[in-house]
Amino acid sequence: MDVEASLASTVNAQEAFRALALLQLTYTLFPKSAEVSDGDCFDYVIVGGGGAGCVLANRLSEQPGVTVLLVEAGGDPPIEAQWPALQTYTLRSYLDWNYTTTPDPVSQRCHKQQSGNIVAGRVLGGGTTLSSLYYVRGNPRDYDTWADLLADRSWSWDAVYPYFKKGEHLKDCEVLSSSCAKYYGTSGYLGLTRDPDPKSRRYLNAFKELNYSTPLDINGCSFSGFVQQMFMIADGERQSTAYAYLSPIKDRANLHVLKHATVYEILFDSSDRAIGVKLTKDNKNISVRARKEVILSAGAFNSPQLLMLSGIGPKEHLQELGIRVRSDLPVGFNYQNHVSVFVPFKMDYSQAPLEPTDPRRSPLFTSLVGSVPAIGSEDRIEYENVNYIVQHDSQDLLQFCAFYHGYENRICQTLFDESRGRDVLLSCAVLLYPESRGRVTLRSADIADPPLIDAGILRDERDLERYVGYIENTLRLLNTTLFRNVEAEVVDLKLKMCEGLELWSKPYIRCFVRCIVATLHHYVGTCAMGSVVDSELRVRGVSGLRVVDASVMPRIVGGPTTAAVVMLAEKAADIIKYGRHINLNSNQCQPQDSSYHNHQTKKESEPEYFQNPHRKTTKRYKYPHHEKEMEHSQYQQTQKELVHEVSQNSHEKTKKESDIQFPKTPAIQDKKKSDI
Ligand SMILES: Cc1cc2nc3c(=O)[nH]c(=O)nc-3n(C[C@H](O)[C@H](O)[C@H](O)COP(=O)(O)OP(=O)(O)OC[C@H]3O[C@@H](n4cnc5c(N)ncnc54)[C@H](O)[C@@H]3O)c2cc1C
Repeated sequence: MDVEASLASTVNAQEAFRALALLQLTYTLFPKSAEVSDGDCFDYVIVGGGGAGCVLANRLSEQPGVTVLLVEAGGDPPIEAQWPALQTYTLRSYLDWNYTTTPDPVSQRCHKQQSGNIVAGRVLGGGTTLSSLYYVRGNPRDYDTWADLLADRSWSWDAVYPYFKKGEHLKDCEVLSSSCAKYYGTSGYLGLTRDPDPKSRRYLNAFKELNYSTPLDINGCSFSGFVQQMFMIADGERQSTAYAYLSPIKDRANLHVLKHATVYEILFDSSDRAIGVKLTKDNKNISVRARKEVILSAGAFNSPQLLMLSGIGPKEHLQELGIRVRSDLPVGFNYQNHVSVFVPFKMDYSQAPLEPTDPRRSPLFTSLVGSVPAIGSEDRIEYENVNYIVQHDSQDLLQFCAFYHGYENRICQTLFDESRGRDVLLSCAVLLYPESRGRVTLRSADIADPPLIDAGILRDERDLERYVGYIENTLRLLNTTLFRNVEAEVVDLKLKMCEGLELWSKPYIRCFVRCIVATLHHYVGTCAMGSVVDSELRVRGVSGLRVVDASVMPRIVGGPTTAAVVMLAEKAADIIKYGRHINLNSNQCQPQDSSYHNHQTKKESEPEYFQNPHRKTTKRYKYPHHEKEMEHSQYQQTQKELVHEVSQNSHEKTKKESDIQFPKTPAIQDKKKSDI
């Protein structure tokens, strides 16, 4: 198999799935599309039925008599989106906004395109319909950091933890019958299971040999170590938020879901109160009105785009495009994402026939994941290590390399050819807390023009230096019994840009990282709490408008982002319903404004998600340097000034902060001697 043939077969399969979608095989799973006319009025208008929007639509429409309109640019998730192992066929298809970054000479050197691919779901469920389905809440410190940045304890781990539980429906038998069960919710909407594969067990042992813990789970009873992954999969179905939160209520009369409709502007009255939106449906422009609130849940690219198109954003940028400024806010700044670098190990020799996998049980690759702690700390996570086990000579390897990540064909062909007859372990180091920041801006004042996305990958030198440690640490696997027994080797990708550098010396690793770094799809931060929205998610400087999606995260969390987005939306629904933050832990749910919620449902009685086994022990963590990161003045700078500042400071910062240490084994120490 060569790369071109693999790419062609992927695209052909996508076309076949597109034809199959005409049969609307999943039609009965989701709400019917609403009939909406110009001037129609609803209590809440939610823009975007993605990760957050579907959760909100469900929770807000739980209130009898409250009408909710959910407007989604895409349609129902088709079969290939429902079956977890078919994820590849959804990417860069009609289900994707197909955005790209601005040309990126730093991180696109070994990719086919100069601009990075940005996958973002244009379908009910948004990113959760295209995602790889790993369920990780992140680390308690992540939320305590939010609380510190916002000076608001209602976003601390202790306060958000019950909302994670509220969303969850753990269905994994082994975890349910263990002491970890109490850390999960069991009556929420989002079904969670694992698919433990015996193949991954021996890899866990290899990590154990390197002194990492291998707990049953890292979402509660432990937050670090290597585990067989928890997935948002249950009963053979992808648990996108569309499937999990909308299917069970698809006939609810007060919820109206308008599909294939794109919002292009927020409507305001003369006192800057959001009163509705303008949207395009079937080539017709109509306006719909919101009696109570407009809520943007259009994701980390389109929520800032819509705000800016409606006059809310950085003054200079809006004025350049002739947009009247309603509120001068740092919209689009603070863009963050996780990036990943894979190290390919060739493992067992094998000629066994390829084993087919059940496409409904788990994602394509068997995987195990580790939250790797910083040295000397059990709970401060340094990076994530996702390991994919790929069968020998499988086309999946080419798909991962050439289609999913878009590396040059030459690199992918080398990976395939050099590992012929061997199973492969792709060990991906994920930078969880990048220092680099990007920015989302408008290309023009026309909604039809995709936003400009400057991803900023590795812009801050500290990120590159951290990666050197992560890769050195990954190479330690070669010293384990398993890797020795199977004569494991790292596949030499024969990278042209690294020619002449000694393999796995520090200069080589730096070069390797610059070449192989790839974007993940955990986009956050562009309408951050504390700068664009307040801690109740209201857009500053106007009224009647909130943002509820990944864009409001002030700082990215230490894991893939769906769990945090669902938590955010669950919590936002309560803030909106009750008029303010409520403390689930103490079960005080008094509505602030009773006229606003006359028909409020009765006070809930001690639901299971109130119980917080962490409460007595949770510490308040401090990350002093992040306060600086969030200073409003930073957001006021132009992008140019920001880049200038970073490049001026980076050298000095690198010296100060690159002292992350990892335990070293003799093999790696030997390599160190040869460093330049
Ligand atoms: C390929 C991929 C893999 C991922 N893997 C994982 C994973 O393994 N685990 C994990 O936890 N997370 C994963 N994620 C991340 C996760 O999916 C996102 O964090 C989550 O979906 C973000 O939710 P959101 O509501 O902020 O935005 P989105 O889910 O992107 O939702 C935004 C919605 O708004 C709609 N919309 C946008 N603009 C308009 C408009 N103008 N009018 C009407 N509708 C509009 C979009 O079509 C979309 O449906 C992955 C994401 C991708 C893309």
